[in-house]
Amino acid sequence: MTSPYPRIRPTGTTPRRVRDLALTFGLEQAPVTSPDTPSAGGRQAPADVVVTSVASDNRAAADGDLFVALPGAHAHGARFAPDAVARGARAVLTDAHGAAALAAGDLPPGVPVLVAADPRAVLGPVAAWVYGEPAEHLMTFGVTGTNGKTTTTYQVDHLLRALGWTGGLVGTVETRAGDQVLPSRLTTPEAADLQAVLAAMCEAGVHTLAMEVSSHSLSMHRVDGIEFGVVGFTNLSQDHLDFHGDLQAYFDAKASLFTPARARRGVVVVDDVWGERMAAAAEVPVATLRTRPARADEPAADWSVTDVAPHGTGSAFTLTHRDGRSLRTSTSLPGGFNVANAALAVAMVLEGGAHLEDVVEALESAGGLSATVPGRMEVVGAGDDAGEPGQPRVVVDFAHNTDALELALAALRPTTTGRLVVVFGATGDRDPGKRPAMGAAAVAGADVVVVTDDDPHSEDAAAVRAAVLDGARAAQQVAREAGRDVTVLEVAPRGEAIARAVAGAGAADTVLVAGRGHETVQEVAGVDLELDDRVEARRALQQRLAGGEDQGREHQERTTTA
Ligand SMILES: CC(=O)N[C@H]1[C@@H](OP(=O)(O)OP(=O)(O)OC[C@H]2O[C@@H](n3ccc(=O)[nH]c3=O)[C@H](O)[C@@H]2O)O[C@H](CO)[C@@H](O)[C@@H]1O[C@H](C)C(=O)N[C@@H](C)C(=O)N[C@H](CCC(=O)O)C(=O)O
Ligand SMILES: Nc1ncnc2c1ncn2[C@@H]1O[C@H](COP(=O)(O)OP(=O)(O)OP(=O)(O)O)[C@@H](O)[C@H]1O
Repeated sequence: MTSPYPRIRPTGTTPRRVRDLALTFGLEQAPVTSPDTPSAGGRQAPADVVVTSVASDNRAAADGDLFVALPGAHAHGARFAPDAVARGARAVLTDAHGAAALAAGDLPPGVPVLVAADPRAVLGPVAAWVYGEPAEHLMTFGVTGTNGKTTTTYQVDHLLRALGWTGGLVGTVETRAGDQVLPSRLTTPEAADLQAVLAAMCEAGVHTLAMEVSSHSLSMHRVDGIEFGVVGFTNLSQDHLDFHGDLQAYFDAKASLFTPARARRGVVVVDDVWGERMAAAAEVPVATLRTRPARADEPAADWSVTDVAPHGTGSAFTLTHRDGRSLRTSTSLPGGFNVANAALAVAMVLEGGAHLEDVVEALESAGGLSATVPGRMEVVGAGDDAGEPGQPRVVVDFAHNTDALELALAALRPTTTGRLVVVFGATGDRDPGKRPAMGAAAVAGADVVVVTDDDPHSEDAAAVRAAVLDGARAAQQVAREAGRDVTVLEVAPRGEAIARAVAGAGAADTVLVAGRGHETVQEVAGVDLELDDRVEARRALQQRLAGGEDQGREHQERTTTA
């Protein structure tokens, strides 16, 4: 990867006339008011200009682009238009402010500037048009919800591949388009990048798309221009309120995925009240899915999960439709929530039109839903194999909100014969309300709580830890009164916290390193530091092995009584 702003793009595209673009989307051409070119005649008529691709960030601009200059919270993209043009952009689309800024003659006269009232709102459809509506050539599956998007998306992709399709994937961890694989910057890319990825998928012979759709992306029009074949909703809990304001607005953003402009049909997990509301609010046909026993006052769901039983590292379960279709399969990932993710994935593929017999056969040959999801309940070993004798089980998970932390701990408790240790922190510059709640959740679910740093971003890391510790210490007191002794430690930096927790754990213990999952960069005071929890955990396990098996337990006992 050489570019600082790498993108997946198609290699061959059809030139589109800017004039046709303007006509199709009803866009005006900005008058030219540069002192050197006082009349519109100074700028080339759009009829002569063609574009083959779209960019909304100058750092990603390339020859033949339409550069879409968006107003943002930090800058107006118009500021970067001259650089985008220097990199090969042939035309600019922006709003009236952007056009006014560019009227000063910053662009060569041959570059047409088109104006839209809200360029973000047209970017998706415009990019889809330029790239030849690639989503229409793919079977598209979109997953939204607070937790479980990445995991469910991987399971959908896994099942589609087991069915013989060539799968493409877009999400928090990575983007996969044929042989091209790129780590992700955003969960759901900006529309210009997304449409380019879809076009590259079509070019690479990809048949299916499994994709995460974040609430930010829905509010910011990133998936406009895509009508998903099937969309899925996992769950909703407090998160991202710094962006959405309140839970209702957060819910409304997610609900907009279940409308005819964005999807043809959906599957909604109705385990919680938000799922029921989503099913009621949906403006497209949805099938409901319940993954826990129904209460007496609840109507039967379309799809139900029953007979959940331990199976290897995960669970086996039966998925049944009210019409009688039924299958039994398994997920290798631990925890009840992973049964929900797996069942949602299977139901989405079935609602997409796959035949039950084919799905049963595919799941049997694939050994169930056994996709490994990077940094999601990922068991890390000192070597290639996880779970060496004499070593604690170390699990790296992306749980970074209260609900996810509670569930991750609950998922690991039944298979932990010793103590459950958790290492985690809260993110700086994000929803401060969840910090004490996460501290309390950790104490409620674990025996040893090691509070450390997540991504402090621009905040004082010690102050973020202090807010988490407030919640943890209050809960510790409550636990003590109830006769449960929980150890609470503060250890920073994060690498040291992981090392201490692993060194201090006994062979029967589980150490959950929560919050950062697959991430490899930690932002501290505006500086990006390399940090991969899986690498730190592996190193700590190797050090334990080198230092002898009993060293950990002794160390933990010393720490615990300190
Ligand atoms: C709130 C939010 O999502 N903001 C995104 C938005 O920022 P913005 O509108 O304020 O844009 P800006 O930074 O002012 O820049 C304005 C325009 O100038 C362009 N620009 C800017 C700088 C430059 O050097 N060159 C350039 O061309 C930008 O690409 C943009 O088009 O557009 C930017 C350009 O794409 C994004 O980087 C930025 O993501 C921010 C940094 C971000 O972190 N977003 C997160 C919260 C997000 O979207 N997360 C969700 C997942 C959440 C979850 O479920 O966990 C996601 O889908 O990733
Ligand atoms: N269905 C679920 N319900 C609750 N928690 C879940 C569920 N699935 C996963 N989790 C927990 O949430 C964490 C994040 O999971 P995952 O990455 O699949 O979700 P996500 O929605 O993609 O998250 P994000 O939007 O933050 O990237 C996991 O590490 C796990 O602890």
